[in-house]
Amino acid sequence: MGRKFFVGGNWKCNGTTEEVKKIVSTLNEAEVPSEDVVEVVVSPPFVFLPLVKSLLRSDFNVAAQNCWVRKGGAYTGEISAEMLVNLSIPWVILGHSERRLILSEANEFVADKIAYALSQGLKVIACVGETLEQRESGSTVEVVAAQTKAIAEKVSNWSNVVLAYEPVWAIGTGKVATPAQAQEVHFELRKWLKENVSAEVAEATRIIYGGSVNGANCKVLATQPDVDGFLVGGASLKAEFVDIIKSATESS
Ligand SMILES: O=C(CO)COP(=O)(O)O
Repeated sequence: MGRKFFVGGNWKCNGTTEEVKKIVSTLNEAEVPSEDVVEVVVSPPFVFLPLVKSLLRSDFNVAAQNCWVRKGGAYTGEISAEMLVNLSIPWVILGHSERRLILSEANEFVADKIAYALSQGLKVIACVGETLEQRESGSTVEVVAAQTKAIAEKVSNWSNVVLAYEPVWAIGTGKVATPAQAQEVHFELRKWLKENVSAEVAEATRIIYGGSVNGANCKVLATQPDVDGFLVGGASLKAEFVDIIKSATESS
């Protein structure tokens, strides 16, 4: 069976209660391909998770944007994986570049978070991606391979992992990777998984693209053979997110 197309909406640190309700009602009214064709997961800030979960249509799911690296306890300001499980939040985004770069989350720390979240039964959207400087110096594949290797050293079961390739230079910049650029890195990531994890994991793991995806550029990106969906930032707060979900039907 092929890999089911996956569209995630990362709302980042945005929204008021009113705005959140409006986005959810737009999603609830949208006509999109069935959940056999596309898996849709939206990721509001922690404080809105219960509200979104209670209002959102049942064929879409929710994700947290982060969680603590170990069991909860005396970690002021953190949210544990156990709490997400307790609230029936099925997914969590880990290793987003905004956390790696602004909050200095290292490869190993991200990998520990991923392993712990999986051990608690959460599904993980694990993010990797290079900076502009790294791309320009020709080290893109080396950087994303090192980020993936750190994960593979701590994770043996990949069935609840979606890998998100998000080049930092494309995030929030309007500079989307070309379909060929995205395909090339996704191909390399899948090859890395095949050579270092297993052929089965490489074949089954969804590798999604993030970075300035919008209603206009999603269709051609979706046709790339190793692009299995998207992680969308800015456009996930707008009605065009529905068009991005619909691009699942372009997938080859
Ligand atoms: O970081 C992203 C999703 O996690 C991408 O953000 P933009 O779609 O706003 O570029």
